[in-house]
Amino acid sequence: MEPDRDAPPRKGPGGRTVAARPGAARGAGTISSRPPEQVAVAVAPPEPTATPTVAPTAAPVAKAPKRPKAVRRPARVTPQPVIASTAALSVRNLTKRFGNVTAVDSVDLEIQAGTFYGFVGPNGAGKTTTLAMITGLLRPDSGVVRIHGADVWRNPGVAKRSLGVLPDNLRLFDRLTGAEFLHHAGALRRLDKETITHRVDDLAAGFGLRHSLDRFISDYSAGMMKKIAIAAAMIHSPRLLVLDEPFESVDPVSAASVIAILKKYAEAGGTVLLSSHSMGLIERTCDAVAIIANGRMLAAGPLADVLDGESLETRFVELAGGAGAVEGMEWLQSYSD
Ligand SMILES: Nc1ncnc2c1ncn2[C@@H]1O[C@H](COP(=O)(O)OP(=O)(O)OP(=O)(O)O)[C@@H](O)[C@H]1O
Repeated sequence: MEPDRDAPPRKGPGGRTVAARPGAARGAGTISSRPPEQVAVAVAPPEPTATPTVAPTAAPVAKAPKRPKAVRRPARVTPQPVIASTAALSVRNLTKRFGNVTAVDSVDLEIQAGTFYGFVGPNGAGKTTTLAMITGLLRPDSGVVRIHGADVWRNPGVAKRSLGVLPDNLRLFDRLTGAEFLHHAGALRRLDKETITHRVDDLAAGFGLRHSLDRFISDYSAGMMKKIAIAAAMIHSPRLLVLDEPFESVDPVSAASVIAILKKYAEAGGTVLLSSHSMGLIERTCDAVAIIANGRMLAAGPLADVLDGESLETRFVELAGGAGAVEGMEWLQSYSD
């Protein structure tokens, strides 16, 4: 695919990532107001300095006596650590507006490889919009997304090679059987037939779909569709998996086996970013979490730092706001018949 040159990155004002809990003192570097810059800075060797051009003076100058040669001490060099870039995902200043609704507002996010990252927020917070922009499905108004260093919107071919996606409301080819669907997903990723067959077998076993592989996807339950879609997203063994609500409609036993697969994948260096409304699941499963509301990132970082001793649900409510008011609904206490 041709690089997209229509989406010039715009650097906006400094991002803010955390709304600090009122009165809560935080340790340094727990949740930064801006994710640390961890992209490797290639320290180029200094250019050889050109001999300075000396402007000719009007009158000849008497030659100064030669000074004794100073003993050259080695220049004092501040060691520059070469930081290897391990950022699986780097999001800077991502913004998307729909008319006068700012769905995503200057979002920054940095995720290191091997992290199991949860993304939570109330309905309409901007999770799906953010994930769609991260995965190249929705063009941002501004901002930069890099997957293992490759710009998703300028270099989509490279960026998407290392990406597996479960988008929101994915429509599957439901006139295919489960096996055909997975084979198709593998073929799209240019895997050879033998590799695909082997992986389909493994994925079907892992996701509990072995006995459903020969059935049409149109006959699958919602949870089974979710599982086969996650399996398809993983078939090419991507470096980064972005899953929008992967556990919606998935029963707890199946969810546990999917989580076990994802954990193993993350332990081996893969990176998972998933959105969910299940605070318990995120708290039990993820190493790090981001909380978004009204398009703004309210907190992002290692789970323990974001939680600050509270449960995720409590932190979520503190940061994103409490439940809606129930006053004025007295009519619900009488019945229409
Ligand atoms: N295509 C669209 N056109 C207009 N507005 C949109 C569109 N997509 C999203 N929005 C708006 O952007 C905001 C963020 O929506 P988004 O779907 O990203 O939220 P979400 O956090 O994923 O919500 P949920 O948890 O309910 O799925 C909402 O106000 C929504 O109405």
